Formats: sequence, C-alpha cells, structure tokens
Amino acid sequence: MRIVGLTGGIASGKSTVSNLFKLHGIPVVDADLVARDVLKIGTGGWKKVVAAFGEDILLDNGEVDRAKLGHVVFSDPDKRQLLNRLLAPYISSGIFWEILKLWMKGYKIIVLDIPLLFEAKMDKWTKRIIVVWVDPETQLQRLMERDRTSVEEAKNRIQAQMPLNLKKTKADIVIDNTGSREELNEHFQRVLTHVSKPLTWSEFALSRQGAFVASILIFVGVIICRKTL
Ligand SMILES: CC(C)(COP(=O)(O)OP(=O)(O)OC[C@H]1O[C@@H](n2cnc3c(N)ncnc32)[C@H](O)[C@@H]1O)[C@@H](O)C(=O)NCCC(=O)NCCS
Ligand SMILES: Nc1ncnc2c1ncn2[C@@H]1O[C@H](COP(=O)(O)OP(=O)(O)OP(=O)(O)O)[C@@H](O)[C@H]1O
Repeated sequence: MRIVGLTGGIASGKSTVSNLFKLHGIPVVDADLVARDVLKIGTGGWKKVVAAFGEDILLDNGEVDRAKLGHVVFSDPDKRQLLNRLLAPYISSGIFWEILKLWMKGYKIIVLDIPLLFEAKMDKWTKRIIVVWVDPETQLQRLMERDRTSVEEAKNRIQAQMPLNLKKTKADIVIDNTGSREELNEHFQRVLTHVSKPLTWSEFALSRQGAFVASILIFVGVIICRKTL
C-alpha cells in the first residue's frame, strides 16, 4: 500500500486537491473530519475537552461550539497546545482505523489529508509528501473569504501552524496553488501521474493483495516442508 501525505497551510487548497484525488478514484482520509468525529458529543475527546475548557465552550444542546473553541485556541498558544495534546491520541487512532478500512477494501494508494502532518509528526506514516503552497497574500485573502473572518482572526490561524515556506522545504512534491483553478488542475495531472506509478515491491507487500500472496506462499512452503521431511 502506498500512503501519500497531503498537507499545507490553512486555506492553501488541501481540500480542493483532495477532491481532485477523489474524482480520480483515489480515496482520501481527511484529518479534519476525523477531528470532528472525536469531538462529537459524549465521546472520549468531548469529555476531555469539556473537563479542560469548561462548559462555556458548549452550545445549549451540549455540542462543542466550534467557533467559540476556535476563538479561544487560535488566540492563545498554550490553550491550543492543550487542545492538541488532548485530542492527538483520538485523532491518530481515528486516522489509523480509516487507513485500515481502506486497506481491507483493497485500495493500493491512499492519500492522508492532514493539515498538521509535520506539527503532529505524522509524516513518518507517509511515503511521499505533497505540500499545497500558496503565496501569503493569496492565503490570507482566500481564508478571509471562505471563513468570513477578520484579518486578525485569519492571521492568528495562519500563525498557529508551521510556516508554509518551511513545510515546502520538507515536501517531496510541491503544488503551487497561487494561480487559477485551471492551473491547479494542470499541475494536479502531473502529480497524479507521479502518485499513480506502479507500486514498489515493499509497497505491494504492505497491500491487502501482498498480504494475500504472502499467506499463500507461506501455506505452500509449509506443505512442501511437511512433504519433504
Ligand atoms: C479548534 C476547532 C474546534 C475549530 O473548528 P473549526 O470548525 O473552526 O475549524 P476546522 O476544524 O474546520 O479547521 C480548519 C483548519 O484549521 C486548522 N487547524 C485546526 N486545528 C488546528 C490546530 N490545533 N492548530 C493549527 N491549525 C489548526 C487546519 O488547517 C484546519 O484545516 C477545530 O479546528 C479543532 O478541534 N482543532 C483541534 C483538532 C486538530 O488538531 N485538527 C487538525 C487535524 S490534524
Ligand atoms: N486555485 C484556486 N483559485 C481560487 N480559489 C481557490 C483555489 N484553490 C482553492 N480555492 C479556494 O480557497 C479556499 C481554501 O481552499 P481549501 O478549502 O481547499 O483549503 P484547505 O487547505 O483545505 O483549508 P483548511 O486548512 O482550512 O482545511 C476555498 O474557498 C477554495 O474554494
């Protein structure tokens, strides 16, 4: 199995690139969706967060008020680190289960869309890493437009992550998403060709099909040994 990491800065275009992968039949594990699941009412993550941040961050129906919690953690690095520490184990195991489900379905190539891939040291799980990069002004503009936030709020969110230029230096593949969607599509086709190359032997061995072949070989080996002994 080939596990490709997809990361970048907030609003750099990871979800847009993820959607292109999905359109081409490559499944994506979205860490933001996993992070939402682990904060669902009554879950272990929800209990930890309520115990640490108090009931003030809840809506009347008991769900986490994401906007309020976001406001708290993106303006206070200590509180953000606390939230990250509390949720990290739940998010990693959630991602692991998603990978396992795709493995069992027989997918040979999967993409992990993880905004904090480097920050959370999950880059060790991935074979190749794609960083979606944009120039800083475009990033700020797109973030403010998408989330309808103030400049200050948007800058707080951008500064809560490892600088995008540093992430770029750690990438195997950089997608520059500063241009139009058409330019992104063109660039994506080249990335898709690269990502879809035939699996190496070690990647094949890690796939469900590889495990199947290995078990057949072991079975045949045992039969031969029994007959010859
Ligand atoms: C603080 C929360 C409630 C705010 O929710 P909100 O709906 O406003 O934002 P959403 O979850 O859609 O995240 C949007 C983007 O913010 C960035 N972001 C989210 N959490 C963090 C964080 N802890 N540090 C830095 N950036 C973050 C990511 O780029 C993400 O794509 C939420 O982001 C959260 O629970 N964060 C902690 C979990 C986490 O680390 N998520 C990232 C997955 S690796
Ligand atoms: N090439 C592009 N041209 C114009 N707008 C774009 C382009 N790529 C992405 N966008 C827009 O920019 C915004 C951010 O993109 P997207 O949501 O894909 O970023 P993201 O990296 O997944 O963000 P987050 O970290 O918050 O999950 C969205 O509104 C998206 O529609």
